[in-house]
Amino acid sequence: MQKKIGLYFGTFNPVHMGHLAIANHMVEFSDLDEVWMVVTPLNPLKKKRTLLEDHHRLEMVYLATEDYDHIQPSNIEFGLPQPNYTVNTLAHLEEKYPEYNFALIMGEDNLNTLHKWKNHEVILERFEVFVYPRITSAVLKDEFQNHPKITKLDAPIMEISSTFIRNAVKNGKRITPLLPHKVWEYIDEMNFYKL
Ligand SMILES: Nc1ncnc2c1ncn2[C@@H]1O[C@H](COP(=O)(O)OP(=O)(O)OP(=O)(O)O)[C@@H](O)[C@H]1O
Ligand SMILES: O=C(O)c1ccc[n+]([C@@H]2O[C@H](COP(=O)([O-])O)[C@@H](O)[C@H]2O)c1
Repeated sequence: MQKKIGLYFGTFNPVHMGHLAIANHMVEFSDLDEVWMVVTPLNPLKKKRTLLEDHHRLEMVYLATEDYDHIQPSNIEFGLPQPNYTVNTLAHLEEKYPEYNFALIMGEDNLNTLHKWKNHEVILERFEVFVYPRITSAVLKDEFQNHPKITKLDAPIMEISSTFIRNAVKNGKRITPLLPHKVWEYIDEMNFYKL
């Protein structure tokens, strides 16, 4: 049987316990064999402001996942044109790994903006999408309600965000439980997000 890989795309600026809990939940409670956390250099809908360099964000994902055999960091988008359109990355991955079957993982906030993604209809035609619950006030577009390719997970909600972490670090707060320990140490040693 083909190995099934869950692609968890993100800016991960920085990766936090919410991300790790989601990746782990997917490995433990779905039919995915592995989760790849794909570090995106530039989300087409986000500004580059406050963005740490790609290799630092990748290093933090590496530090966060090194004790988890079925969760891998991926830098596949580093060599692709920016901004990073997911549909292009998926085509590249399918060509590079014809032996794997890919699915997508995203938080509910991203599902609410999926209609703005390049060729999102093509993505939904070809790939299963697992959506992790998140508190959001947005109303889901009709086209995504009860969509056969979208599975909403019944999983614990964790309202941690990278934005909250960056602001907390800037304000001198010790928020160690919100980050994998080695990620906290890396941020602290490198003086990230302090200015
Ligand atoms: N606490 C969370 N619960 C559910 N999904 C989440 C959570 N945090 C992030 N995600 C999802 O993880 C993916 C990567 O998220 P991202 O790197 O943008 O993190 P973030 O914490 O939302 O960052 P930022 O605050 O900088 O926007 C997205 O699909 C996002 O929806
Ligand atoms: O392909 C698109 O048009 C598109 C539009 C918005 C976001 N994405 C991708 O969604 C992923 C999650 O982004 P983020 O910044 O919320 O972590 C990231 O890989 C982005 O490149 C992709």
